Amino acid sequence: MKGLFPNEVHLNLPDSDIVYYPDFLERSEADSHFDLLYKETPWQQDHISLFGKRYAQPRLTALYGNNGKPYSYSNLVMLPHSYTESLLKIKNKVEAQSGTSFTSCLLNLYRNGRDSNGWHTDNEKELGKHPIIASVSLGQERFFHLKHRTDKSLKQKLLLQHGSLLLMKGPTQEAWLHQIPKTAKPIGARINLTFRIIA
Ligand SMILES: O=C(O)CCC(=O)C(=O)O
Ligand SMILES: [Fe+2]
Repeated sequence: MKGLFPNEVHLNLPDSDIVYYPDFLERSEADSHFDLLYKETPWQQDHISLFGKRYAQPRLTALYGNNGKPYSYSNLVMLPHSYTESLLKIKNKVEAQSGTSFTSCLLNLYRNGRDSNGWHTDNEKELGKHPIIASVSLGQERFFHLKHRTDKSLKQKLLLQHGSLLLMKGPTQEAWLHQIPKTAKPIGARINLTFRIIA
């Protein structure tokens, strides 16, 4: 299907289906969503356990959903809040663009360059095989890194801009890892929303 938005970039990496829409949201719309979500979201600090040690996650999170289903990853179980007006507006737009209905949305707040999201893949059981993940970025632009799991020569860097949408589907989560690396630069806050189908 041809997108509704003229500017769409197909990454064309092997074993993946990744499309980037740099100007998915208008500037003013993206600005107001950022301000509202920053203020109204009940941001939580979670901890993950690695080899028996407890670490604060290097970012704040919140889960929203329309089916009450929890989301579990890294020994952590998140329970969903009910969608707010502003999240539903974004959700409707993402669904129109992707032709997909999502149940859940995981929000990440990267407060500054020390906040990050380490190498991982979104392959949790409750997402099913070949999950579609729609990722909206607001605020400070940050680099998104991709690396192939088996062919070490395959990597990609992408700057995720304010108001952009990144769609990952097909075998992407099976074959690729992704991360948001830390940066030493003094930078502002970024909010990321990943819409998912949690069965
Ligand atoms: O912040 C991002 O762009 C990526 C977030 C992510 O990979 C995740 O929450 O699984
Ligand atoms: Fe992810």
